[in-house]
Amino acid sequence: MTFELQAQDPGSNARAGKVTTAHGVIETPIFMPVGTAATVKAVHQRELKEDIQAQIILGNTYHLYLRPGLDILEKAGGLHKFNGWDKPILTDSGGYQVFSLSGTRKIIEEGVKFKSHIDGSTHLFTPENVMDTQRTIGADIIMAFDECTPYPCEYDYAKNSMHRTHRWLKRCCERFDSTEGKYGFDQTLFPIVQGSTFRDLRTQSAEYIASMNREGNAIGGLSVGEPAEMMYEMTDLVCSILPKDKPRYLMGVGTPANILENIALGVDMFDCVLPTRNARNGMLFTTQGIINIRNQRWKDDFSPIDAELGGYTSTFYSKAYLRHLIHAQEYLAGMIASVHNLTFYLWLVKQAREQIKAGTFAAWKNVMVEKLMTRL
Ligand SMILES: CNc1nc2cc(C(N)=O)ccc2[nH]1
Repeated sequence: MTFELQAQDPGSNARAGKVTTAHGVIETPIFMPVGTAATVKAVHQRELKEDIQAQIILGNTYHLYLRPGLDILEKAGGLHKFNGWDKPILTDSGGYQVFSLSGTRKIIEEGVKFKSHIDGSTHLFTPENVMDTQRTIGADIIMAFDECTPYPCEYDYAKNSMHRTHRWLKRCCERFDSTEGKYGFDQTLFPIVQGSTFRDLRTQSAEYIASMNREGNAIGGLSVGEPAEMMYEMTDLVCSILPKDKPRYLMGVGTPANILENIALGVDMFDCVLPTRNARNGMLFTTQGIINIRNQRWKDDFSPIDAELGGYTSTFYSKAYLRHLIHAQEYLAGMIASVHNLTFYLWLVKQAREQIKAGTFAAWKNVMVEKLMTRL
């Protein structure tokens, strides 16, 4: 995997770049739709590629390991073959899901013991076996095994957890660097900066992660309930330490405003379930602001969902029709709203990239953030 820095905004730390992987090129800043269990929920691969113009999607190691399981994924020739997505894929390591999904879990030096949220069976994730698992899934970019500390978090817990995450990272690198991809293409491992909301720990973690000299770096432990200002302060600090010539991935972020603010701080890659999860309950992000389509006011508004955004789904269907589908709990509701929201997210980061290349991002961002927060 390579990263080419293509432009830097004169009025901020925003940059435009190009990540090249075995399954194709990613133009940054980029938003990565979350494809949890081998699918971006309710969205066809064709829609992802042609309508949404997604360039890379996520898979979750925790979910894929439990279902369909590694034997099926290996027999299929990896996740790309299994779900038919032939562009880049990034998988997280499962650490976050174990903490957020599994009822019971126990952290030990070896790794994390947990019970499946599906059938209650007991499992142990270790740095070594999640590397092997991600080798089998076959994602182009795989994430180190880490602990995403909760918010708020005691200083001593955050410190001890960070040091354990650093020890786990060393084990991930040793395992990853001594194994090969299973399907004939290269994969790359990103380490993850932790340290919760403590400046000294974040500095220590960013310096350690940078010293590993991997092909890209991730910022974890944020978007876990901390105030946005705290997220921005930690991201700003970490981006000032991580090398400029490597892509920076801020995990689990975020709202459109969060994304633009973090692009200004120097982040290149984002993922979040917000566009698809909120779509299913009728919250639409549009070029004019935020719409809760369930609201009475859209009952007889036959204008397109978002005429400015373009694309089949956002212009062919009306607000009134989508409101009806949502209230009727029709499958098509989630499908239309998900494609629309993802089209908006990819449109937004593409606009940001163009503004950065034109050198006008900083001023544009401030206007856009205001507009995006408007509730219609
Ligand atoms: C939705 N927020 C979020 N924060 C995250 C942090 C991590 C992490 N590994 O620290 C992973 C996924 C995350 N998702």
